[in-house]
Amino acid sequence: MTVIIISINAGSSSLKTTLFIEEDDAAGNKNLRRLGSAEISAINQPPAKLKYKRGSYKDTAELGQIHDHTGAFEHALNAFVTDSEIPEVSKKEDIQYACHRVVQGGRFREDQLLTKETFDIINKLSDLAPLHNAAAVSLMLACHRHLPKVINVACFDSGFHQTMPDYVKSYAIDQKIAEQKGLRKYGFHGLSYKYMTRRIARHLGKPESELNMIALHLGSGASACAIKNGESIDTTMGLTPVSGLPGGTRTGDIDPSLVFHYTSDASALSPNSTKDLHISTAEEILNKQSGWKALTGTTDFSKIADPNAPDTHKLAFNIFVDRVVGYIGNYYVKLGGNVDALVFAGGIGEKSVYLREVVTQKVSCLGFTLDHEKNQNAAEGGDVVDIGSSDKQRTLVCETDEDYEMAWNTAMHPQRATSSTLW
Ligand SMILES: Nc1ncnc2c1ncn2[C@@H]1O[C@H](COP(=O)(O)OP(=O)(O)O)[C@@H](O)[C@H]1O
Ligand SMILES: CC(=O)OP(=O)(O)O
Ligand SMILES: [Mg+2]
Repeated sequence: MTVIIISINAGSSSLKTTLFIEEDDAAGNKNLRRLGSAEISAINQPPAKLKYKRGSYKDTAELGQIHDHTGAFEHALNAFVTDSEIPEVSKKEDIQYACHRVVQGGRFREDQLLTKETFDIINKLSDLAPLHNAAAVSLMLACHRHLPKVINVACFDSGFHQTMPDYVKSYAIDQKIAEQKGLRKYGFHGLSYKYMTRRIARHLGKPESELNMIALHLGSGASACAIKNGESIDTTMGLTPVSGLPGGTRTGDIDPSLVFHYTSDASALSPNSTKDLHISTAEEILNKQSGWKALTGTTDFSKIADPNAPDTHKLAFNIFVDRVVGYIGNYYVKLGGNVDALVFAGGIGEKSVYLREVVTQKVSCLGFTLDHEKNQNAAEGGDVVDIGSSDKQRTLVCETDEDYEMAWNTAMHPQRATSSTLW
């Protein structure tokens, strides 16, 4: 039987969806082949923009009529179903599984088949992550409406970090209140780190359980992770994705008191709140009105990572490099200096030759190396590329893939044959 999986990856202002088909290779091993993908960005700042890909075919369009994640999902689904070059999916009923990226998964470690009970738990977690989980919840409801027979799987970005020790997960606050309200470090980008761990272990010819690395997922949301024996022992994001490294519109680490000096309305509801989604003015400032956008006026890091950029952009670049190398040093110590690889991933990590050059130069005192030609040509190299000149402590670029990770976990899910509709 043909198995079709759709990966649904809701960002705070974008939606990425990818269709995969499960196949067996010549040796009888399970394989996933990408049939097509649709990425809709700027959902909250119309007109939304579509990038559609199928094999070597690419299309872009402006979608003036789309204002929310549900509308974006309906558009993507319709594009796949009506694309005659994807004959495997000619009607919605051809899709058997939908996997959803859920940023804040609370106590969940492993991916879950979605039932009414798990849906309610994820919905409640929206209080802790209003900017991320609410979109995922709306897309689960959209799947329930448009693909009622599909088996839904929730894939948690926080799950990979459950292995962090208690003293890393805990903040120095009253532990009774912390326990009551779930106030601790969760960490995110876990789907990406899980994917990288598997891919890098294979690349280095090591079992995952022996792999030690410092991984950098540098996208419009950016984080770093210390991975020891294949497991997360620390990461830079915390209770929410705002802490750690700065991002396109996020502050990253700041003195927590700063926001009360920045505005006298910190706890007032932001005008962007809705009946179901409550965002404070403080959350709005820290998550949406800061980062590269506040410093430079653009969230396009290719304009910032440029040696000839204006001074405002240089300040943003230097802030980013400073925080990134600070965490590399921190994690090098936490790994006891036993590091197989420093790995660059995410839109910035994979594409910015200049950022990799400056960061690697600054951490060369820890033994990391860079071959300038390999760094320059990394984009042509495939999904994991060596850009260093040392065999002992490698410098790598990894093309990470959260959508594949979700579909792979769904393909391998032990209970996925169980019939499970939402309700
Ligand atoms: N050539 C480039 N140089 C530097 N940054 C880039 C380049 N191309 C894309 N980026 C940046 O990558 C980021 C998006 O990364 P990505 O991982 O795709 O994002 P998201 O967090 O939305 O999943 C944006 O900040 C974008 O400006
Ligand atoms: C967790 C997170 O910050 O995700 P993204 O980088 O997709 O915004
Ligand atoms: Mg991302």
